[in-house]
Amino acid sequence: MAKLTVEDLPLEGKKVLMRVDFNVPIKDGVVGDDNRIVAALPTIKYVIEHGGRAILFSHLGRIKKEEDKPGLSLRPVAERLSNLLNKPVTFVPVTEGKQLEDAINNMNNGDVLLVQNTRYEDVKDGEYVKRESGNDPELGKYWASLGDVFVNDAFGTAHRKHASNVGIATNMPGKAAAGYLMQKEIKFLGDAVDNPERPFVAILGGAKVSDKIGVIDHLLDKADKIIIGGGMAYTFYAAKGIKTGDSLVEKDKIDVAKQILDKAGDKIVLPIDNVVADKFDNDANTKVVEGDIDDGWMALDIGPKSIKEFENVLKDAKTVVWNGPMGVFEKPNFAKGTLEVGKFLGTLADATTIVGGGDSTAAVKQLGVAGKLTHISTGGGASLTYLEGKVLPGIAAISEK
Ligand SMILES: Nc1ncnc2c1ncn2[C@@H]1O[C@H](COP(=O)(O)OP(=O)(O)O)[C@@H](O)[C@H]1O
Ligand SMILES: O=C(OP(=O)(O)O)[C@H](O)COP(=O)(O)O
Ligand SMILES: [Mg+2]
Repeated sequence: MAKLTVEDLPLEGKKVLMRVDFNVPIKDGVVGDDNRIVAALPTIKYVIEHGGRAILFSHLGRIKKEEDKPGLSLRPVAERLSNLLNKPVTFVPVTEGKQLEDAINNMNNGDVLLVQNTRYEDVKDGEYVKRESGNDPELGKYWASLGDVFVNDAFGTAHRKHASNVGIATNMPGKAAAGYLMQKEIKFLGDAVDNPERPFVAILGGAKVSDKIGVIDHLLDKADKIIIGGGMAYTFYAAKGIKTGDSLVEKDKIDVAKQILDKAGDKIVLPIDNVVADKFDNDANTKVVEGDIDDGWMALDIGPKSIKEFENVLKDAKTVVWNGPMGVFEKPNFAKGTLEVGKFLGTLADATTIVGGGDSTAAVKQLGVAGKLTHISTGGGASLTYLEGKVLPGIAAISEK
């Protein structure tokens, strides 16, 4: 990268603004998988060991209304970070104003401070104003004014053009650098996918259908096969006229799915059967059905025939990139599809196997299959966007050397 890196910046005594991706699963106020926090430690430690005052920014989840805020506070993340660093982390429960400014002014060299979820700025006085997600120029400018230099280590957010990554960077010309995680991810993904060994198979799942469906169109030119499972599959079912019952379907993306299927020929592989449930609950009644899903039932995992079919497509692959779980793996009764696909990838000894995404990574770790994979990337949408050959705005905004 011909970009400035954290090692190029003056750090001693400086207020070092850092964008990290701490968008981690939180359950009952406790951090679940902490892979993304652990992945940011090398850069945070480098900054504080060199006398910097680390002021961390991250988003958590998506905030569209006032009521979303309490459950998406970063406080539990500050606690976990403090344990991992083995030192206190000051948590500031607001994203702007005197309380934040005073806390920053009270820092000593080597201190660490975490600012509240940047997406709190998306809702003001009950209005969905998207100040963070819409990259409000005033917000980026304000946050930039709080520090001396900026380090962006949030690879998982690099496909977003938000105030806390692009906004801060553009307001700190010549002083915005990449952290170690950012550099590592780009190097690894570049090596693996710029000239992938073939067959190259992509696996897409998860729940961010409208976000990620567009990527599939571009991947058709790159990949030899594209396996689609998880919540992503049922919009394609709808496009094929297969009944979807109460499964996750993004109605305004059915036409996009149709166009993709028309273009794809036999490149796209969809689930043959699914585990359907009568409610979104681990204790729901379930059954395995092929094809049509009746009203009152929702597909929450792929079925055994789909698993076999996917394995059949994967067995000769030399490069596999996987983003998005095959089912609602957080609920044990719907984790099998994700587990089996992960286990099978682990058996592909001469293939490069890459899993990306906050949730996919949590899934393979939780299910104990991460160790056999070549690379675990902290970015799902980010690695897919990179794979498309697109410039990631978060990286583009970092200063040139
Ligand atoms: N069939 C399904 N129906 C609803 N949600 C699903 C389904 N399959 C997977 N999911 C959900 O998708 C989420 C992860 O999606 P996403 O954020 O796109 O993946 P990643 O974080 O790996 O990039 C998980 O919370 C999982 O429960
Ligand atoms: O979790 C993330 O992406 P991922 O689910 O694709 O891995 C990133 O933190 C980006 O979050 P966003 O998709 O709400 O902007
Ligand atoms: Mg996710």
